[in-house]
Formats: sequence, C-alpha cells, structure tokens
Amino acid sequence: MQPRTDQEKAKWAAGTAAVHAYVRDGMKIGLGSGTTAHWFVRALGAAVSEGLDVVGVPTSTGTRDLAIEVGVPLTMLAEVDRLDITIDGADEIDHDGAMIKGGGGCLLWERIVADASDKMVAVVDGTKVVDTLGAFPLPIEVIPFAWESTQRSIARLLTRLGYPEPDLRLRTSNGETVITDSGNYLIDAHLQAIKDPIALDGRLNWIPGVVENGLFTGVADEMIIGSASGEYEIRDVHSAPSARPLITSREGK
Ligand SMILES: O=C(CO)[C@H](O)[C@H](O)COP(=O)(O)O
Repeated sequence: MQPRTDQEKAKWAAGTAAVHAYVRDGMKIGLGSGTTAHWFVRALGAAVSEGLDVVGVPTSTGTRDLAIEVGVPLTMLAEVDRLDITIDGADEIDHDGAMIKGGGGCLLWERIVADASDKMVAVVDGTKVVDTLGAFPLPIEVIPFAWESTQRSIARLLTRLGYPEPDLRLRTSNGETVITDSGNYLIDAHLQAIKDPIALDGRLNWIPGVVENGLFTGVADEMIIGSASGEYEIRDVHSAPSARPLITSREGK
C-alpha cells in the first residue's frame, strides 16, 4: 500500500519515522488508531518481519485486525503491567501537546492504552497542529442507556460555557448511530475554539453517562510532524500540563 495524496504522504512520513525513532527490541507498544497510526503499524510489521522483537496492544478492533494482517504480535493490557510507549494519531494537537482525538471513534481504548504507557508520541501531518483546539468536533463517548438525557446534560454545560449544542454521531452512509468498539455512542461537540481544554476535559467526564471525551491534555510527551516530502520533525511537548484537574463540583445539573 502506497500513500497517494500529499496529506497521506505526510502521515506516512510521521508513522514510519516513529518506528526508527522510538521502537527498540523487547518493547511493549500501544498501537494507535486512524490512518497515521496505521502507517506506523504497517512499518512496525515490516520491522518485525526483519527480526524486531516487540508486542503491541491495539487501541481498536480495526488496529487489531491490521496488526494481525501485517504480523505484529499482540498482547492485552491484562497481561502486561505497563507499556513502554504508545504511538497514536490526533485530530488536532496544540503547541503544548493537548489533543483532540476520537475522530475515528476509538478514543476510549486510546485513552486507556496511553494512560498505561510510560511515553506517548503523537504522529501527525502538519494540518493537525493548531494554535487553539476546537475546529475539529470534540467526540464524547456516552453509554447508550438514557443517552438523550446525557446529551442534554452535555448541552447544558456547553451552553453555559458559550458553545452550541452537540450532535449524536450518525453514519454518513446510512444514517445509523455510530457504535464504538465498547458498544457506546458518540456525541460530537462543535466548539470552534476551546478556551480551557484542561477544565473542559474534567467537566465533561464528570457528567453521568459520559465514559470519556476526546480531549487528551497532558498525555502526549512528543509529537512527530510528517511532511509530504517524506521528512519529519520531532517536537518535545513534555512541558504540557499533566493530570486531570481536581473536580470540586458536579456538572450537568
Ligand atoms: O483518534 C483517532 C481515532 O479515534 C485518530 O488518531 C485520529 O482520528 C487521527 O486519525 P488520522 O490519523 O486518520 O487523521
């Protein structure tokens, strides 16, 4: 498989560079989801076929299927204590390394796997790097039970913060509700410019029925930005604010 468009070439550059820049024999690796992370998984499979000894933990059923196809040995988080590194894509990443993830609907497993990793590297093309997060719709994963009520709670919070009401994610092909790998639904919030990503992350996750949201603050340690020419740049974003905020009051009421 070959990258065709300039953006696809940039994604390929970032994904394949991550193998050479970060992966070493014996590592346990979180395998991200999305097209950029999938270039990483394919390059990792090629390295495994040349003798590299690693195991991966996939962040989606799609990545699991690809890893099996390209020959990356897999394990489960239940079987290992910590992962050495996770390589994953992003829908947006700011200069501090705060990200919007979950455009492909895999945010929950991605967040859990990143959290179990000593290091997280975001692989992106240049279009993903932004000054302010929010042009990309923020995915919020909710359990199906009473999802309408959860959506209303999210809407109340967003309205109070000056944002528009969010939408349930439907398949563009047939209008059916998108269902995640954990059997949940996705609510997309159209925020345009997120004033305080760290605070919003915590406030959203406090709403009953919300399982996870796509704001990953303090998760990425470094990012690789690929370009269509095949070159890449590695940026340290280690100074990003870490840890979720201490929540002192319930939201969504
Ligand atoms: O979070 C994700 C999937 O849930 C992806 O990492 C994100 O959507 C980026 O995808 P791509 O590399 O295809 O642009």
